[in-house]
Amino acid sequence: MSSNDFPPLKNDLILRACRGEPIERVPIWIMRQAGRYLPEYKAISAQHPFFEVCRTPTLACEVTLQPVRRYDLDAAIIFSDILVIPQALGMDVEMVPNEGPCFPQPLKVPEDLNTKIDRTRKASIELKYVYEAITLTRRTLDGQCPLIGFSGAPWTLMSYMIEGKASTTMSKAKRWLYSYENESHDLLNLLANFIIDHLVEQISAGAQLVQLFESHCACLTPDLFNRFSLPYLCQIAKGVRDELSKRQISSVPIIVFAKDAHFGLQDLAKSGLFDVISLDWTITSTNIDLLRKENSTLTLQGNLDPCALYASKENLEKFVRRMLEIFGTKRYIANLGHGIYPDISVDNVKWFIDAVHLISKEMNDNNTNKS
Ligand SMILES: Cc1c2[nH]c(c1CCC(=O)O)Cc1[nH]c(c(CCC(=O)O)c1C)Cc1[nH]c(c(CCC(=O)O)c1C)Cc1[nH]c(c(C)c1CCC(=O)O)C2
Repeated sequence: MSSNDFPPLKNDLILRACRGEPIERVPIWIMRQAGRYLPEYKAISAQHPFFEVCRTPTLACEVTLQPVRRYDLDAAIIFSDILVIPQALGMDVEMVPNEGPCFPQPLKVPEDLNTKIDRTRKASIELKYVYEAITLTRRTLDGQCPLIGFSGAPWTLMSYMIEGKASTTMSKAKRWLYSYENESHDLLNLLANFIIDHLVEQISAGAQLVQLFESHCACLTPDLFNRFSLPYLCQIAKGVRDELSKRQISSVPIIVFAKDAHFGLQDLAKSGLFDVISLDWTITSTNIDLLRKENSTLTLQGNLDPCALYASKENLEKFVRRMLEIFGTKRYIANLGHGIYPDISVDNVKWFIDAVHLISKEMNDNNTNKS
């Protein structure tokens, strides 16, 4: 698929922000915008189990469009999950309502890599339903805004595959990093190659940007991050670009979100492989200034505390203004510092989006008048 196969884009603000081009207002989308806090999503999920929605392109398309119908968002993100990859590799994953994901048979010992994972599986075959959902959604969006594709990153997927469910310490998965180093690299490499195919197929199906979610860095030491996360994030970004150029498909911006990897942000930036780095809410304004100063062609995304959406409208506007002052309006995509929570009021989401647009436009107009 090429852009000629789809309706022309009417709002390319986010793509311009990725390229460092002038924008009239700061673009915004919200991590986990398609989902749990929306009544129209709850109505669908009351009738269809989670992975059925993921696997049915018409339902995935509908859920992806719900937030962009309701709000003035500058991007849509395809409804899917990071855990479709372990599923595609042959592992069972259940989504337990109100609890989250559960692997009934997680990886326990290195021998499980030969019995619980099928290395012959291909993303292009197993995850065809994701690519069909992307093509359908891009057509149905009718150029309203760009469509984002995504994948979980290797360490985050590996940690789920070993822990079997959410964990605060990740001690079972970290045990592999310390005691089965070679087998850990084998698994991470296998995942990285699968993820490259998954992202390339999403782009080929119509995704106009992609985001890599490395959500589980909080439990890593800087050394573990440097050995078991960073190299694979880089391998994926490079692999995606190489494969796109081999297939003569135009490249798209790659966003990386390494949550809680404050120690790794400069290295991610210096790799030169990512167009956008997404920041969580713990990153200080000093660190943001430093990232800006040392990486002039990098776009930043983030990083409002998701809980700030519980604040009054007046206070939320103050937080948004402060965030825009810290990041500036150029090379910036407004977002939360992690996914939105299920109990956020739909009105507060609207205030957030509208405040980013209004305040950034006002700041931009003032700057233009001054110069
Ligand atoms: C770690 C992770 C997962 N999934 C994802 C991550 C990385 C981002 C992050 O760190 O939050 C990514 C994800 N999951 C989902 C999307 C869809 C697109 C979007 O709106 O951003 C995306 C981008 C749908 C979903 N994935 C899930 C839901 C909720 C299912 C429901 O309650 O109906 C949605 C809408 C379920 C899910 N899926 C996962 C968990 C831990 C859970 C349960 C907790 C939760 O509700 O978030 C794994």
